[in-house]
Formats: sequence, C-alpha cells, structure tokens
Amino acid sequence: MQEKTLIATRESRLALWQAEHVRSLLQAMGLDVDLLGMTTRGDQILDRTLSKVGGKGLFVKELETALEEGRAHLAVHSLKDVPMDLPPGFDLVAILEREDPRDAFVSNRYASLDELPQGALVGTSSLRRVVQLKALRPDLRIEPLRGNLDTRLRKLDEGGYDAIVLAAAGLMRLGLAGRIRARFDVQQMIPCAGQGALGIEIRSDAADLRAKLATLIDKPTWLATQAERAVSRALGGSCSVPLAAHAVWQGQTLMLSTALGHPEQTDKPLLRANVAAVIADEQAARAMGTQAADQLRAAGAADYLSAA
Ligand SMILES: NCc1[nH]cc(CCC(=O)O)c1CC(=O)O
Repeated sequence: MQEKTLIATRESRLALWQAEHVRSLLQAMGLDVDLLGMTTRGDQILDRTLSKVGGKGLFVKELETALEEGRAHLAVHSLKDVPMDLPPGFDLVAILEREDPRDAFVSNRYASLDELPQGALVGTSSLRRVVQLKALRPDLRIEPLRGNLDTRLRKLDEGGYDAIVLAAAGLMRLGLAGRIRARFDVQQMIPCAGQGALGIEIRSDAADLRAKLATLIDKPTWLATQAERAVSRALGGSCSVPLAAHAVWQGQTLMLSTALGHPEQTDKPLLRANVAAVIADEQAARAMGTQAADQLRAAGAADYLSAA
C-alpha cells in the first residue's frame, strides 16, 4: 500500500480550507492524503498586534517542526504569511494560481470607503492597510482589529467599527464573499507581497514530493510573487514594516507597484516605486523586486525602516 501524504495545517477555518484545497489537488494526482491539524503560537496570541509579538514566523514554526520530525510531509500557507527566507532545510516548492489579491471593504452601513463619513472608525491591524487608508482618507480613525476572519467580522457586527478591511481571498475561501461591499483598486490599496496566493512548503530533502508538487506551480503567479517577495527581502523582510508590493502581468510584461509607509508616524507620505519589464525567469523577477527596493531606498526608505 502507498504511504499516506500528510499535510500539516493550522486549525483556523481559513487554514483548513487551504489545506483541504491542496488535499483535493493531490488526491486528483492519485495520492492518499490526510490533514494533521495543529495550533500555532500565532493562533494562541490573538490579543496583540502581530508585528509586536514576533511576526510571520509564528504561524509556520510548529508546522515546520512537524515536517522536521516526519509527522507531516507538507505545509500549506497563505503565501503572504510565509517569511521571505525559510529556515535551512525547508523550501517553498509550489505557489498555486493566485485568486483575488485585492483588499476588501466590509461594512454593514457603507458601500465603499468614499461613502464613509468624516472621522469614521475603521478596523484593521495591518500597518500596510493603515498607512494606505490614511493616505486615501486622512480624516479616518483607524483602530486595531485582530483575530481570525470570523472574529473580525463579529467585532464589526457588534458595532465596534464603521467598516473593516480584510483580504478578499480569505473571505471568498470561507464562503463570505457576500460580506464584501467593495474591492479596492490595487493601485489605491496595494496588496501585501503574496496576497491571495497559496504556497506549499516541504523539507528540502524530500525530492520525490518536490517533483510531484512541481506540477501544481502556476508560473505567472510564481514569477509575480517572486518579484513582490524580493522587495520585502531587500528591505529586511520584517512584517513590522508597512510595505505593499504587488505585481500584475500585461502580456509578457510584469508591472510591479510598491509603497512604503512609516511604521510609527503612519500619516507620513508614502514612498512609492514602480518597475515594469519583460520577465521570463525567476532571477529576472527577483531582480525586478530588488530594483524597486533600490528605488524606495533612493526615495528615503532608510528613515522609515530604522523606525521599525
Ligand atoms: N494575515 C492573515 C491572513 N493571511 C491570509 C489571509 C487571507 C488570504 C490571503 O491573503 O491569501 C489573511 C487574512 C487577511 O489578511 O485579511
């Protein structure tokens, strides 16, 4: 009998949906797949802003331990939660076709950001969203909002906020697309590197599994997200930095848009860099990200980064 392939996953509804999604793709390839659910430190700490408690790594470390110990074979992540550089011994071997990368405006009273009255209260815990919201609407009051998607929606429904901003992809995966009142234009609210895409991580030494998973790679998403992640990597890769990086294809040309805000003085002007080029391989995609990071540095990013 064939050995079972085990997917290590967090137990939030979103993580489970993502793991189930990959399970069905692997089952379609003839593999026998089960999930191994686990609670990570990131899931336990729901009361503090993520950037203050250790960042992205919190959500992946326990999953990596399971891979390390052979209790599971692969981990499925929202790509945007995956650190720019994985620890030695682990590789990101597949990035699936990206779904909607946009941020979503969710409100029970207002149809879009433009309709919010002066001084309205908006909930989000992402610094990237905070700095871009302030650039669009300096009058808004913005307050932290943490917890999994269901918790965040509940806090909105309990009247704690006039509106909240979340990733559209997460809401769609949970069957909550109906809550979305408007989707932000990606030029106005530039998404986080990797937003809307799923990444699969394995142990570097699992060559057979790597070859099987390679068939799941979506090349356009792979290249676009390599460019996005290279910006973040070049600027230090921390999630306490309000950095937005999003790349879209126009034919063979990849167009990368980035914005950097100040982590403490969140109403400081955003620094922006845009790069476009014909891109055919990963090396070129990464070079494009580095180039955007260089432009951000030339615009004064060092002052913004030193505050993080
Ligand atoms: N940071 C948490 C997180 N990680 C992935 C998603 C949604 C799915 C995605 O962006 O791929 C979310 C929720 C959100 O940011 O609103």
